[in-house]
Amino acid sequence: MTEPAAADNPLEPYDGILLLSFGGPEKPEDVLPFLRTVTAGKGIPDERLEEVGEHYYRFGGKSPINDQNRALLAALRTELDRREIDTPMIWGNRNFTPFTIEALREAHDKGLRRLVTIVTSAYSSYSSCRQYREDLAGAVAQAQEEGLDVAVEKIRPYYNHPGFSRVNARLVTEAVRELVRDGVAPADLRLLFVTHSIPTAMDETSGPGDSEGHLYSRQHVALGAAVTDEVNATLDLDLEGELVFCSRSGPPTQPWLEPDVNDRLAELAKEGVQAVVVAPIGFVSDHMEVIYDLDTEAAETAGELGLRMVRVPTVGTDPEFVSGLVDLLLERAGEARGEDPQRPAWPGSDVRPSVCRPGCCPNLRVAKPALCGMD
Ligand SMILES: CC1=C(CCC(=O)O)c2cc3nc(cc4[nH]c(cc5[nH]c(cc1n2)c(C)c5CCC(=O)O)c(CCC(=O)O)c4C)C(CCC(=O)O)=C3C
Ligand SMILES: [Fe+2]
Repeated sequence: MTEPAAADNPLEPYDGILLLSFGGPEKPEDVLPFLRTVTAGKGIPDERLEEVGEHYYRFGGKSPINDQNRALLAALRTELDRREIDTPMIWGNRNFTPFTIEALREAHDKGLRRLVTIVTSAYSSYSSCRQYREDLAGAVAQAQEEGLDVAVEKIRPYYNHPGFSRVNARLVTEAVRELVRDGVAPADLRLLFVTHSIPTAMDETSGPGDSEGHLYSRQHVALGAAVTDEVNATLDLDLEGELVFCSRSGPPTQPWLEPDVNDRLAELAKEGVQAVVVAPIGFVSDHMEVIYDLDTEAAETAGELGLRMVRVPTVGTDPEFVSGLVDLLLERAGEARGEDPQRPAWPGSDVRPSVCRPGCCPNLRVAKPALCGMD
């Protein structure tokens, strides 16, 4: 009798999947320690920290982000099972427990030695990509000191992967269709794509040594334009879309990306716009920046201006998004095996490498080691 063939692993050479996220507080006592971790050494004024603390206290001191990641893990498990991929998953955060180092200990405990990472951020920049890579470098070094050998790689920035871009296009289309069905004249309607503001210096240097920078804003503009085209083609409209920003912090003297969503709402109201569809394409779940900065603050601004505002959901656990993430894991595994897998992307958009180029999205404060790159 022959032995049954060892179950083959479509994610070979990876034996584990790491979901890496931002993290957020679970209860009021967590809020200040969380904020201190996020802002350590970054010169965020105290008034801004107190203000942001209030956003969390308004929601009972609990961010929705951790539960959203638990839901994403469950949805990914379902999709992996459907494809008969039994690779274990672990979860770690940059700013709250389970921290990345705790995730690596758990992985090692489970016998996992080479992980492929999904970061819950789709774009290139220091904040949305390299800072996670630095966090991984720190955690892997710490694990090594503890005698735990775990290697970590990651999937490419996926802002233009169909699993992300098509779901965003569908969600915006649905929101517009509903408003128009409700009697809003398309000529009075604007699309606002929203993302997290970052310092302009961080935007200028986002991108690898191989591009002219501004990759963070250019990727958002490109996705916003692609979504606008798709909405217009599907509904036979001629809507205009533009990129705006939320969640600015830092000292007022430091320039950050503008316009702020609230300022732009005021200008649009003045121009006679009646309704806005606000699509947070910069985020993958409805976490605090969405439920406070958009659903609370921007919604209040719109109300005062007499503007009708509809907020589009983020991709969350949409099955097409989740399936796209599994496709990205398989693509990365193919690359790791030295194959040349397909790298699907929104037509005409720039596919980023999954191994970042030297000097990509640099840390402008201190030079720190980062994993998943050539430097
Ligand atoms: C690009 C970007 C993303 C998107 C990519 C990604 O998802 O990673 C993002 C996500 C998030 N940002 C979050 C929270 C915070 N961000 C802060 C501060 C900052 N964010 C920045 C950028 C980004 N942030 C920057 C340049 C700063 C200045 C300080 C610094 O250089 O680091 C601060 C400090 C207080 C304040 O100033 O607001 C907080 C509390 C949460 C958790 C939400 C929840 O709890 O539900 C999430 C998902
Ligand atoms: Fe942030």
